[in-house]
Amino acid sequence: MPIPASPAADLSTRPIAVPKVLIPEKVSSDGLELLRSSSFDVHERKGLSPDELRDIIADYDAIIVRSETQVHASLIEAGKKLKVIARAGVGVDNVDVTAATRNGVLVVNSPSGNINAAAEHTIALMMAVARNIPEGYAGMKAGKWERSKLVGVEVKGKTLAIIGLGKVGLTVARQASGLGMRVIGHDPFANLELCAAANVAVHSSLSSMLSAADFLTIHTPLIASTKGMVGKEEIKLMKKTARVLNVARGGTIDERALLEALDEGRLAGAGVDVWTTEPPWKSPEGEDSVAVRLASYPKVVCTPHLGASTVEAQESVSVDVCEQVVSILCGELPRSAVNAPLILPEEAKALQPFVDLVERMGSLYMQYFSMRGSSTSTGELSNARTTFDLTYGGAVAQLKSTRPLFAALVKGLLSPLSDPGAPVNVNIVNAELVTRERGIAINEHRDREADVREKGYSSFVTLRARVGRGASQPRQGVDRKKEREHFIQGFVSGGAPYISRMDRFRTNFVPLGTHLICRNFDSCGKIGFVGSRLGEAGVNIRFMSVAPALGDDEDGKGAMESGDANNEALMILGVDRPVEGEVVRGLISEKGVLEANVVTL
Ligand SMILES: NC(=O)C1=CN([C@@H]2O[C@H](COP(=O)(O)OP(=O)(O)OC[C@H]3O[C@@H](n4cnc5c(N)ncnc54)[C@H](O)[C@@H]3O)[C@@H](O)[C@H]2O)C=CC1
Ligand SMILES: O=C(O)C(=O)COP(=O)(O)O
Repeated sequence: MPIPASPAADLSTRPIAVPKVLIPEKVSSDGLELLRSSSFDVHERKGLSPDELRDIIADYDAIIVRSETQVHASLIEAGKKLKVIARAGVGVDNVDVTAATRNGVLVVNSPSGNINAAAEHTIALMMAVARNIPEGYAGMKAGKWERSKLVGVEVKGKTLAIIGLGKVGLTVARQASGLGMRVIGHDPFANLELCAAANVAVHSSLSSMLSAADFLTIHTPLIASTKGMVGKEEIKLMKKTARVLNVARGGTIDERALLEALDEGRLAGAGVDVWTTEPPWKSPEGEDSVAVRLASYPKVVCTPHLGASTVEAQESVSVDVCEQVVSILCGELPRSAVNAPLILPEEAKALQPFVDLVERMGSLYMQYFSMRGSSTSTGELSNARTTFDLTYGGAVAQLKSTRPLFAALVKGLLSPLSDPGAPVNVNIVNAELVTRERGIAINEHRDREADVREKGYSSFVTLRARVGRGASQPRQGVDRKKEREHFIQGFVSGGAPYISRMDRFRTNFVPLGTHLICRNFDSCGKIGFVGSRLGEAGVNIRFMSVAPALGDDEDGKGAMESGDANNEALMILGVDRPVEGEVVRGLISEKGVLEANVVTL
């Protein structure tokens, strides 16, 4: 989920840009209407070359593709504004999902919109292969009446072997059962209950199944483990009378092995919808390619990737992905993300105010505790010596997924950084990867039993940072006093985030906008002193919160790094503009404050 803009950004006067969506392929208008009725700028640009696409992608917030557009890493990297890549269909093998994840771009698809179309096309190819329909058709068009040459076989009573018992595979199984076929299948991850309900006898090994097949059909995605999974050796195990179907992806069946087997009479026929290169003559070998020879081979019934090409399927996938594009560009969560966890809409709604809170807590930590006094623009994070413990207390601890809160912390920690390597777009898609790459250790904890009755709010979040050598795993003999700990605690009330504690100081302020945070002796005259200095500098105070130190009996033990005197307080002032360094330095004096810092949240 792209973490929505912070309230600070919402308050800005910048005009809100209309999201732009690029559609470089034919996508049904039913979904596109949804984009237009959401006032998005929809550009249908068919026939662009890869270079042309790369040249214009920087303007777009979303791209919707089918199987023809190759969404490579270079295209994703050029898409600086890209938030979502939507695949109007199932297979995402034409999308570099790893590159999308690295860049924080969501990939969504339509997992079931074209399942029936693909299954029916498989059955159609099976029937066409079994009954020689294309040859009969071509002969008659050419004025021939060939009957004895085109005697076919029936499918009733025959065995259909299915590799890949997922959505398409099981739909084919049910349809084939209706034709009176015996169905067997292989899938290491099969749901055995669903298979039993579809009358599929599941084989634990592929080879044990192949010898029994009269028809073999593949319905797996194209991934490393399925590439070439039916090759020379597998075909050797099959009957000479068997026929093979591929409506999944070119390359799952080795095209050369298939062509040779047909040519040598080791298989009786094939129905092929999908090709290693589409169209086959676009491969580097052109007209001489194996795929072209396979497509033109007489015993092969071929179609140009038509599995999903029905009016119904195209309407369904288009609406499915366009609805998700609308949600994502409006800051909500998708329902079929390929590279992000699924979060129920009601959970997402409950989490949203805490996402905002945690992001601000992370940014406050970096600006106030980590970067102040640090010589680097990355604060102490660059030393990879900080371990963060994020504890959810009360109702928020009951929510199933806290991934958006984890992502919000990473975003908050990194957003104040100015190092060139800082990721531009941190969100639920890439937060974990970013922490791994930058060596940031974050542990999440749930305090379901937390007693919040007294507090006046139902949930709270605590961020504890341990800084210093051995912070993540204190080593024996390491002087723990050399480690520092910092605490920030916050809660949500009326949908707004509040900070309730900073180290040993109990406070209560909304972390929004520019703040001047002063640490001073808790004695008379300090407020007046700071107020008058800011007034002289023309800085208006929006609010002020004076935070006394917690007593040792008030959970304040060990929480304080900034001096151990109980007679200190934090003064947090919300100001209407940045405070000049000279003014800040002028506040620090014997009768004034001990320390003053400006943070922008
Ligand atoms: N020709 C066309 O127009 C269409 C083609 N497709 C293709 O069909 C594929 C399957 O689609 P769905 O059934 O919706 O996907 P799915 O994810 O529901 O099912 C795929 C199944 O393959 C299984 N599988 C993965 N690796 C395997 C292996 N090594 N051996 C055996 N089984 C394995 C998985 O466990 C899963 O059950 C898609 O990935 C897509 O490439 C889908 C729709 C239309
Ligand atoms: O959904 C799929 O996986 C398909 O292969 C359909 O491809 P298409 O959208 O028709 O180019």
